[in-house]
Amino acid sequence: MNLLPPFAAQFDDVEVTFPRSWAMNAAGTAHRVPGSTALDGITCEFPAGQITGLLGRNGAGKSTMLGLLAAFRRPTRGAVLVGPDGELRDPWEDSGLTSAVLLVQEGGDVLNDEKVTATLSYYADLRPEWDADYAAELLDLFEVPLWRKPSALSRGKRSALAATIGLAARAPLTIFDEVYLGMDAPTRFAFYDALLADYAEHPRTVVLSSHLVEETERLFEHVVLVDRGRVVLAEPADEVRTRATSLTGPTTAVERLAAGRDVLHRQELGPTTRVTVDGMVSERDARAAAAEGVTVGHEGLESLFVHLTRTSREATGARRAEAERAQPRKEGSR
Ligand SMILES: Nc1ncnc2c1ncn2[C@@H]1O[C@H](COP(=O)(O)OP(=O)(O)OP(=O)(O)O)[C@@H](O)[C@H]1O
Repeated sequence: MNLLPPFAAQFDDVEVTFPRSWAMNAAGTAHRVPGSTALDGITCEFPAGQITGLLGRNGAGKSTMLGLLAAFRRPTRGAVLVGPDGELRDPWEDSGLTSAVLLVQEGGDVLNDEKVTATLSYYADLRPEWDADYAAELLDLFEVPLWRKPSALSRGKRSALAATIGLAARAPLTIFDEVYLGMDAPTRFAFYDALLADYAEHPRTVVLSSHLVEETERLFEHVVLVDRGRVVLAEPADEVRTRATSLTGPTTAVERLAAGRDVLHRQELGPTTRVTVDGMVSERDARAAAAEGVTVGHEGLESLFVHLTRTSREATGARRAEAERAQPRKEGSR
């Protein structure tokens, strides 16, 4: 039984800029580091009692957003609000709120030079909803030796320890910032399964940042996609999942159906073509497609993620490749 209800969180036109600063290069000479804008007017919500996937490419602004949720930093402009539904407030220097928020990063916040058991005791004292038996069960599952110091664990085992802390603390707002880094595939999937099972038993709000979209998408009920400091998409996951549609079948029929739509991806296998388009296909079009031997399906989040976050240079490259693919067909059809 959780002591506090799941928290919600909200960003309202949030900007985070980093001022110009000085840094030393390898030769020991000071040089000026230009300022940058990490978040450029972010407005979105993290619904209470749901698992939200915070997706974005490297440098998109995910960690900066998560640092704001945990009150590790303040926005340069705008408002960040956290708390139970209907009672959202600024978490900055509000220990009543921040003690109910847990941000877990790769490697975790651990006592590096004492045995793992010391870190477990630390969290047992700090976190009112800590489940010691569950923590022990998870560490056994992930084969993390309790008598080792975290500093002597492999990268993947350190991540497994961090994931264990995040799960066993059962914080009303639990944030995983790419905590799976370094874990091998079986450990990552064991973590995802444990997260889903424990979340079902102990409802809370979870935000999980990731760029491993394909393998994490099944976890999400809500998705926030950020790109270069801006929100590209913030929607219930079910709606996002049905946005990218695949059309597979005879090339001419597929091309006719895809005409005028935003094509995310194209693959040709002899006389058969498969294209992925952004958007749904109406029932009427799907029936017409079926009559021409075209199968209509839904793509996962990954296609949408790749398409919506592609840089203009990458998009130009993709268009050029597509044009080159189309060229021999045109010549051959003359
Ligand atoms: N302390 C800082 N000083 C200056 N710029 C920073 C600082 N922290 C982050 N940034 C910049 O802010 C932007 C967003 O960084 P952030 O770490 O939030 O991205 P991210 O989406 O978490 O990336 P990744 O997936 O690579 O971890 C990047 O351009 C980064 O260089």
